[in-house]
Amino acid sequence: MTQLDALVKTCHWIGHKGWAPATGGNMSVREDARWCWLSESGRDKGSLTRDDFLQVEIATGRVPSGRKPSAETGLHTLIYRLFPEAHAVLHVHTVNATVLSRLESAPVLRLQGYEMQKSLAGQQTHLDAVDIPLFDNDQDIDALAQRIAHYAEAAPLRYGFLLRGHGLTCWGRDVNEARRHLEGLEFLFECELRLRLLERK
Ligand SMILES: CSCCC(=O)C(=O)COP(=O)(O)O
Ligand SMILES: [Zn+2]
Repeated sequence: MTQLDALVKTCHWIGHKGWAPATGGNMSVREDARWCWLSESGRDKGSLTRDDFLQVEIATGRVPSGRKPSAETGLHTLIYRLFPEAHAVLHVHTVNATVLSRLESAPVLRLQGYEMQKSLAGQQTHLDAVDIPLFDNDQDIDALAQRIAHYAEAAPLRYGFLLRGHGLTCWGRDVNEARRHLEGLEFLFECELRLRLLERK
């Protein structure tokens, strides 16, 4: 199965989970150092086919087909530029990511004490802390991408980031790893959210 076929399957799975409601979310795979394939803007991401992915130049955002790729193209291409090892990017609008990102006012969401942290590449123990950066949402994607790039110059950016009141963007070395990171992070967000609600006085 090609990476694009694996991505299409993953999009259907995301749709089934209810993680891309009402055309929310966008997904991509890297083709090579120069190109990636990105979901077309405004589509129902749970029922995408191969034809709904547009070739986009990573350095420039140029789209040879002339069709309109995701409104968040600039975030996907930023990830491919920052991380040459990243080969798949998944952006979802889950309820847990949306609510938790509004509850947490700190610049990072710290995950610690969960066995499921080991779903994230390289994590060996629940004792370590995994920091997922949080960025304020912005309709200006170029400005948002600049803020994320600036953050990444000074602090580690691994697995993914949250956009406040918006959702999660995560990636991996291939579609399978990006999907595992998505499922793992989403599980961890739900645990964290439930814990915070239970601990509220
Ligand atoms: C109702 S979805 C709002 C836009 C968004 O955040 C998103 O993820 C989908 O945008 P796209 O252009 O990729 O369809
Ligand atoms: Zn979005």
